[in-house]
Amino acid sequence: MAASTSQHALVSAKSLCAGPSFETRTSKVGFVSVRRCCLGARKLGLVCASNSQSSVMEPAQLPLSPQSGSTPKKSSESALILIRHGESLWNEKNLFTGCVDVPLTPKGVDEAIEAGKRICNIPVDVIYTSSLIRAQMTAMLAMMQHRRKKVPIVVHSESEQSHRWSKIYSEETKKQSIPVITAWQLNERMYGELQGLNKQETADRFGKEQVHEWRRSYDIPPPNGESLEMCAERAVAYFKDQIVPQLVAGKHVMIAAHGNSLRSIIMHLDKLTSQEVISLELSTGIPMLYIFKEGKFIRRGSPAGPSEAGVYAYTRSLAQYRQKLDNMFQ
Ligand SMILES: O=C(O)[C@H](O)COP(=O)(O)O
Repeated sequence: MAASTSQHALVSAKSLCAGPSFETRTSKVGFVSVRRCCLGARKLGLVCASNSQSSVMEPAQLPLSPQSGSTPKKSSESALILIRHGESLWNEKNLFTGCVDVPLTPKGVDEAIEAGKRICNIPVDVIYTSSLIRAQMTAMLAMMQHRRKKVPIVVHSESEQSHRWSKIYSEETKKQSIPVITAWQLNERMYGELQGLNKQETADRFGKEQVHEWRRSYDIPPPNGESLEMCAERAVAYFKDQIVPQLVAGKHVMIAAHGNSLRSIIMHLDKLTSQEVISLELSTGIPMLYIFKEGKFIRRGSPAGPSEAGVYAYTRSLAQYRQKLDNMFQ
């Protein structure tokens, strides 16, 4: 089932994005998706809310937002990479995690490194992660693999002092940095009184159907927790207010987050219904690429590793970027 639905996703992507370098891949695709998984063309509101983080962005020289006076590159396209964090210590123990801040396992570390190899030829100008360490570890480990070798630097916004104390005084060093912005809005959905409970034991106690409803229904929250709908409200609002302006400005964005915060963003990008999102499952550590062009999101599938035969859904400008890296580093 995974292979066939994934194939569906990529075949759909092909019909939207056919180009000379597109090749469908049926393996290693982390998104076990739904019937209508590739309706990625959606016009987003391009009138962007004011960017409350503009001062926070300054130390690591964040890309300018449209509000700050930069001219959006109208004809350009931007890459948007989504990665669910690698396996965490509580994933391994089959515990409900939610907003509990648990680190990666060694396997999760490997998954993050593997994810990094898969995106090592795709440009990244700014990284967004949740405020949880498993997403941040994933983002950092993945970026260690990037061929451009820019340094990901966490932007600290806790206080005016942390902003001031993390200032970088070299323009050249700033150019070789990638700002990493952490946002609680991208956190995993809060699992309420299930956090820390074993998933299997909870199913044995409350019944499989009840637990499935808590885990996968759209609008039924677990006891004192967030439903997917509630999680989507804050994650998608953040995406529209803070991340879309970067894409509009021509910046390439990576988001490292969680199963449910990413499911809600994908629901928005692919225009999935609340019924369809129920069967959307994301694997840990598998990146998924979208292209943002002319106000639309186009799903391009999951990038292949550099040593794997064949090319994935490169667009012309991504192929040019890869060529530039080849020229720089060979
Ligand atoms: O929070 C958790 O336990 C997991 O990251 C996601 O769990 P789920 O697959 O039950 O939504």
